[in-house]
Amino acid sequence: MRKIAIVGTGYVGLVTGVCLAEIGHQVTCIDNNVDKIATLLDGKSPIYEPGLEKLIHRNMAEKRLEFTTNHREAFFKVEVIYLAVGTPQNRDGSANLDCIFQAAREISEHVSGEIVVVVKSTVPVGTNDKIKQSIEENALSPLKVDVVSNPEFLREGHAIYDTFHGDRIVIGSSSKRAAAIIAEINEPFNIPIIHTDVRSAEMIKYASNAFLATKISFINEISTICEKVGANIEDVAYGMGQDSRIGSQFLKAGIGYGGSCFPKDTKALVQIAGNVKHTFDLLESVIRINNHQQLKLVEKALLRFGSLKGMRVAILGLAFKPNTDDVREAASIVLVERLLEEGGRITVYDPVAMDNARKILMNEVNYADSLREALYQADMALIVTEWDEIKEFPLEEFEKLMATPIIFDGRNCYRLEDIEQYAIEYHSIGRAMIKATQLTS
Ligand SMILES: NC(=O)C1=CN([C@@H]2O[C@H](COP(=O)(O)OP(=O)(O)OC[C@H]3O[C@@H](n4cnc5c(N)ncnc54)[C@H](O)[C@@H]3O)[C@@H](O)[C@H]2O)C=CC1
Ligand SMILES: O=C(O)[C@H]1O[C@H](OP(=O)(O)OP(=O)(O)OC[C@H]2O[C@@H](n3ccc(=O)[nH]c3=O)[C@H](O)[C@@H]2O)[C@H](O)[C@@H](O)[C@@H]1O
Repeated sequence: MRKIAIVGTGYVGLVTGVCLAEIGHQVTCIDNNVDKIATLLDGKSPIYEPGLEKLIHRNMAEKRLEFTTNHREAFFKVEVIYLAVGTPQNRDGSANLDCIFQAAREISEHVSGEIVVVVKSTVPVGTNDKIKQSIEENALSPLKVDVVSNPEFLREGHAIYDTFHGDRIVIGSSSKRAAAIIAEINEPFNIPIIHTDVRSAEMIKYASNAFLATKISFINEISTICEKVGANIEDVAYGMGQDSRIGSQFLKAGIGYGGSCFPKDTKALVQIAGNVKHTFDLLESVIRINNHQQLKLVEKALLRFGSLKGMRVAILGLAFKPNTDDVREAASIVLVERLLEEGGRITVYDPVAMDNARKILMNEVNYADSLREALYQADMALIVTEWDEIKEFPLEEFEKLMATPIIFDGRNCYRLEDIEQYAIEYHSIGRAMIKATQLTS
């Protein structure tokens, strides 16, 4: 058992803290957001993440998990401090490291003696070295710091599962002692550990996200060609994925990747390459393709209707993917903004992301309390997130509720043969368009 502090109680910090407590460590999570900590002290999770609240309760009750806004208190007598603060993008696409270096200053102020600092946040290559230097230079009392790069690979919505069943744990450090401590902390997860130098660990994180994003943009390009040559992207992706060298994951065509990481990490890697005078042509194309893909449904709707002025549009799903309330860089936001420019009248619905979406979309759209309410009298429905609730919604309800049952499905939620049973016009990604006249009954 180790005594650990986690700085930053967001998607990564909170999940890491809770899971480390669950495997027996003594964890204090610190965040400077007072509301978040108050919510946590109340035993509630400030984010939607399946299974998280149950683990918070259990570990708080068993006194292995604490929350505070006070850095001094959080760092008291700890052996290891994890940094899991945000690293959002600057205007030019580079990673903003303000929170990281603020956290480093707080360590300098409140810690003395010896400390291992584990960087979970995604940071450009070379940042870990700068963190070590910053903490040591600003230390108020003698301090020996070992920094370990331990990038996080969890997916939102599967965060607890991924923490316990990840494919690998990467530990990058120049200190054998520090690397051994972090390996020992993680041992109960029973996940293969990869030891590297610090810079390689930092690069593994960016390269992994960039590769996954590349797979998505690749399949989306194939889907566009499928539409033009009369092939079916679902069959094509399945056929490709059966080749174990390719693999079936991240070959789901749709309206592009969103979220707090792929968009920012791909741009940051382009910047990292640029800083060493390399133009990352491939990744720049991946980003360009994704920006275009996010607007695909509006493009299709414009092609179908000519103008969207005054049309009632139901947006189904706002989160950047199912099982999360996160709308950061979600396709829904880009789509809504573009639809508003085209004069659409928009009603949105999401099972859990409504509150977060409200903070961005404000009163520019109508908010429905249910799928039914969103679809009522709509001229078209745009499916943005493949929530189960949407996939399982009876197709006859689209027919009954909508003024004209026309669906633009950005996530290929339905099989074409199922749609063909209804008087629905159906446009999806990389597959034939189904006209309502193709009705079989
Ligand atoms: N969200 C995800 O699924 C994943 C995120 N990452 C990376 O992990 C890092 C964190 O991401 P998220 O958890 O999504 O961010 P987040 O924005 O949800 O949480 C960051 C938290 O840090 C707090 N914070 C900032 N400065 C602080 C300070 N000096 N002291 C105490 N608290 C402070 C903020 O108040 C916030 O609650 C980023 O670098 C991200 O790229 C990596 C893998 C997965
Ligand atoms: O660095 C991060 O933050 C994380 O980024 C992603 O995780 P996440 O963003 O939570 O979600 P994903 O499941 O990867 O999906 C990202 C986006 O890609 C889209 N996607 C995913 C897979 C696919 O086949 N097609 C596709 O369009 C999703 O709809 C979503 O918008 C990675 O999968 C994690 O390994 C990584 O830790």
